[in-house]
Amino acid sequence: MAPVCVLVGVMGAGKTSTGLLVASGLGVDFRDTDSDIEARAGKPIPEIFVDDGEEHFRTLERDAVATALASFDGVLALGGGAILAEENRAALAGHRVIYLSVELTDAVKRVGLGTGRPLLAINPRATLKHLLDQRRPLYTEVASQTVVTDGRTPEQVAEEILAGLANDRVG
Ligand SMILES: Nc1ncnc2c1ncn2[C@@H]1O[C@H](COP(=O)(O)OP(=O)(O)O)[C@@H](O)[C@H]1O
Ligand SMILES: O=C(O)C1=C[C@@H](OP(=O)(O)O)[C@@H](O)[C@H](O)C1
Ligand SMILES: [Mg+2]
Repeated sequence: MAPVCVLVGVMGAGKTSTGLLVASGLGVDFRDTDSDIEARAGKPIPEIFVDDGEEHFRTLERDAVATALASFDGVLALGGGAILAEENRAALAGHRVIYLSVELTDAVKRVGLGTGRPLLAINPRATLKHLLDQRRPLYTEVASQTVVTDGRTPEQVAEEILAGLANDRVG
């Protein structure tokens, strides 16, 4: 069993919102490792960061990624930082990984004040710039396809992904 596709990209790329649309377009389930982590911890992500620290969050995230890749067959969205762990990058090999790319201007607009994203609680623009610079090569490394999302709606991005998936099934 393997996910139909796995969405990766920085915070604000649209993994969660676009992933839901792709899953609905395909008539399959949607899953987000952030929600799995919150369910397991019994609290929202900002509280996990405050109470237990980022390291603990990353441990829960590695478990969530491994479990979902092994047991879920719908559309899967990862948290933006899942890519940092070598273990997660290795686990993604052989999966259809779609990198939703977004540049700083649009990412900043989309995350707003960073509510719900503890890493963006202070100076979201500068933090996002740093994270984009650090992570872009890692997203590219694991991706089988890159979809540019700047200036496009989640519906337009989902359309492109759905067209690519349909094309692969025919071809
Ligand atoms: N392509 C897009 N264009 C405009 N806004 C978007 C787009 N994709 C997502 N958004 C908005 O940006 C915010 C973050 O999207 P989300 O799906 O949570 O991103 P991610 O899961 O990648 O962090 C949400 O408010 C969402 O509605
Ligand atoms: O980039 C990151 O390190 C994070 C991204 C978030 O998910 P989204 O990318 O879905 O916002 C969430 O996992 C957590 O706040 C940490
Ligand atoms: Mg998300």
